[in-house]
Amino acid sequence: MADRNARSAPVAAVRIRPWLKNEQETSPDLPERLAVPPRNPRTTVRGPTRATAPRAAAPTADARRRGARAAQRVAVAYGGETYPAHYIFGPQHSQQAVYKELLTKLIGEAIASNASGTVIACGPPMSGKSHTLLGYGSEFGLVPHATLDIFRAAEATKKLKVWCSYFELHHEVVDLLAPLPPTPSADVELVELRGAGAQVCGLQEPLVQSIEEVQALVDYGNQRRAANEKLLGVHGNAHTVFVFHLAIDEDPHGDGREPLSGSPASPVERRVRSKITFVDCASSNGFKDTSLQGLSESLKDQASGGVRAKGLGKAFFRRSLLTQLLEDALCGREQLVLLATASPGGGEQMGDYLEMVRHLTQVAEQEKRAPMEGTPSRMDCLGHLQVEIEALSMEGPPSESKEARLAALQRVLAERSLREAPEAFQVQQLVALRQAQEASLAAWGFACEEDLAAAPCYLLRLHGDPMLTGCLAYVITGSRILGSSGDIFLQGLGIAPQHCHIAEHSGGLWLTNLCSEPHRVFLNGKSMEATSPAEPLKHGDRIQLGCALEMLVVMNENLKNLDLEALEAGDLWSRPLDALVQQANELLKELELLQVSNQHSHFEVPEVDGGASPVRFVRWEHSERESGEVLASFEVPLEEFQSEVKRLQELYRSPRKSDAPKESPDTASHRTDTASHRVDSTREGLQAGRPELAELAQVESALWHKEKAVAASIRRAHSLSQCIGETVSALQETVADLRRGAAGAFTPVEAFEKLQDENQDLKQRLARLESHWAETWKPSSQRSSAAVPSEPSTASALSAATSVDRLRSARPRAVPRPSVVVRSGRMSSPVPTRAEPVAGPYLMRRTLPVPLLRHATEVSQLRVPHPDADTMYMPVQRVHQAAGYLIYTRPSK
Ligand SMILES: Nc1ncnc2c1ncn2[C@@H]1O[C@H](COP(=O)(O)OP(=O)(O)OP(=O)(O)O)[C@@H](O)[C@H]1O
Repeated sequence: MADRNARSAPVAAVRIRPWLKNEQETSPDLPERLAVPPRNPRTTVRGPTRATAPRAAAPTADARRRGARAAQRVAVAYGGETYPAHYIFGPQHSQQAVYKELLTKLIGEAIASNASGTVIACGPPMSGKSHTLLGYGSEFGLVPHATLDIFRAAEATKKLKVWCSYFELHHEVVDLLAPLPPTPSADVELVELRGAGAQVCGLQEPLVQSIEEVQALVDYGNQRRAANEKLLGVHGNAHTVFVFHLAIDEDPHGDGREPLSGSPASPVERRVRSKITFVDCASSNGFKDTSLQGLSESLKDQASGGVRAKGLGKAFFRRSLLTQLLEDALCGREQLVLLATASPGGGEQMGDYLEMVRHLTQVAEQEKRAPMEGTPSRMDCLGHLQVEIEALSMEGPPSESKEARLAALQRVLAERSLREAPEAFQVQQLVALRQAQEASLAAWGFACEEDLAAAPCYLLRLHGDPMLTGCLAYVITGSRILGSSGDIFLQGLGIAPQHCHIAEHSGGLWLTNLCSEPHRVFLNGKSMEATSPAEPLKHGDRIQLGCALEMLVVMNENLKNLDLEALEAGDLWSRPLDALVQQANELLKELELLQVSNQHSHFEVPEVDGGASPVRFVRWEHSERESGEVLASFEVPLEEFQSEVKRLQELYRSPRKSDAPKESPDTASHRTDTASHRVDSTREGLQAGRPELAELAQVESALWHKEKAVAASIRRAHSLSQCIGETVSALQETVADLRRGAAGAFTPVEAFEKLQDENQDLKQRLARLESHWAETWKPSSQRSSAAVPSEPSTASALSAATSVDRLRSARPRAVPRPSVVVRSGRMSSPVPTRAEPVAGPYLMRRTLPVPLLRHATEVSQLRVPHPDADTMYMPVQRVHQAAGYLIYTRPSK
């Protein structure tokens, strides 16, 4: 058996994917920004960059002992910098090659000993994280390869037991294996453990006995992700985590008897020994997200000796759920494999991801020089938990916090003990879970595999994320109403209670629009009016509903012609420009509602030469909501506007626990029979001007707005709690600094002065948060009309906000409210609508996401109005973004 304390050095890798077909088609001459520099004395090209040569240089004896890989490095060049890594995989490297190099050892150790491991895939959007971890089609990723190896070992030993869990993590944990709401599921919470990383309690964590069972669970998890497509909040913000727990059954009597269910004396001793965690990091918010920031800072800290982590202990990891969960890996108690994925063109914040890789190579380097004794996590020792529970219950008088901690620990103990239950009992539990999952999918109107095989035609849901596209389908038989209160339950921005009607007759399917608002139903990119006659549907037709739901019509006999990959580009852009602009404005409005801002952005189609020449850009205006004063105006080229709409769509998709169809499947099937009758009667009712229908619509719309307001409050509460958490961490850091001061790192006088400074700063931050809090929770009627400052959500944003505040207060009061038209410099003709000269630095609230600001950050292209002449423009001196603000400094005259 392998050494109990065996732990390999961390591994940092970069994977550069090939150009995608649509990238090559739309811009054939995109520059390759990531390059592997030629060999130089400092870097050794090894691993898959020389796939045919398994080892570039013989590893040292020490390196061999410690896992060999840390000793050798390659480097990737990006943006004028060189970043070291242990492996660089290029477009030519298969999934298998990546698995073989990165994970065979980690998986082998997890099976054979108590060495746990964590694999983190991070990188900009569309860089290949999900492709690498899960894989698409026959391109199996790291998780399927690991599953294969684990079950091979289980087959060979007959003693290895495997449990798995699959969940999403952001401000909260969403169990992807739990049945869809409204089926009640256990409360999920993160419990901190002494000597180990936090454990997620309340998750479904079934015992799995075959690869097919794992596959079915992952498929269900992905369906669940695709189903929660409410257009409120932020999609793509959550990290997806898949975990294997491994245990070995040891039979002290050697007779292999299974214990009876509930029998206290188990002849088989089951030891849960290791876990393998795969994390697909969210990329949509990049390093604006505290969890990625926390990850990066933890790696940086480890690279400089782990001073902060040691000084602050658990508090250091409390900045996000992700860092709490990954504490073991970040502290070196588990092997960590970090894989930064990239497109050949790099992508947003690629340098920051490569920086994390660099830090991890430094950690590995340190371990090579001074090998640490393995300190395996205590995650799996029930004994430790029992000891802690006993000690705690005897300690001091009862208190609320003590009771809460005891309850949490007992919950962990109970969940872990469940894994020791007899196998037959656990198998039954998995069967029950699968049944509940399927029932919940059916309640939402989704079809299962057997339904699809038998159905003559169905609708396949398409999704912006290739991992989720096509994993949900609706079978169409008879007559169906689609909508938020239809026979087929749909949710999302712009979806009406009864949105459209699909009926099967004369051997085909027919689509009728029931929604009275324009541009809500599109068939193959063509808008259908409420008065349009029913349209016949054929195989491969695409239906777009509301703002972001898209479906594909599939006739089963043509199934073999279905190529989802080819469909991915979508024909959303074949919509008329004004429909797309309307959709973008609706999405922006929703975003602003969530931000509770008194500023307003919208797009409009400019009039160019009275319509003689084609429109090549869309105008984006940012204005004060009440006065209508224009604060900024950008000209956005059409292609960028289209990708912005797509991005906005994705930004707004988010799971909400309460979303669920309001009716049981039984009621729904009754309703199906009367569906066409209801469509007719609804129409008739409206035509006859029946007041109760109008009233119902009003109530529904009021409810919808209430729901949005509640969602807005929840999101604000989240961001506030994050800020408060960060302020507390800052305080803890100060205390740790003081402790270090006491230990001689700096003199007590220096420490005292430092504390005073920090204290001042913290007091100001807390005062700001308190007033913000008070303002937020005032009833809206009492809220002042002034802009509610949107609190930045990260520590660095907090300090940036302080500088913004300083700038704000430095602005002379007499200066009129700034108003400026910023031009990208790309367009030549249109003249800005309004420009007022202002002096000094001024601020502009940023409500649009980063891509649109790309023009503005190219300082050389920026022009602001000349102070003396409206028609003249001059370059700005300096522009930077901080805490959600764009800050310009104007040149002196
Ligand atoms: N190594 C690769 N070889 C071929 N195709 C790849 C590779 N990596 C990624 N792709 C393709 O790139 C696209 C984006 O990949 P993927 O969905 O994995 O990105 P992602 O980083 O997970 O995106 P997001 O952050 O938006 O979830 C997919 O179509 C995928 O098939």
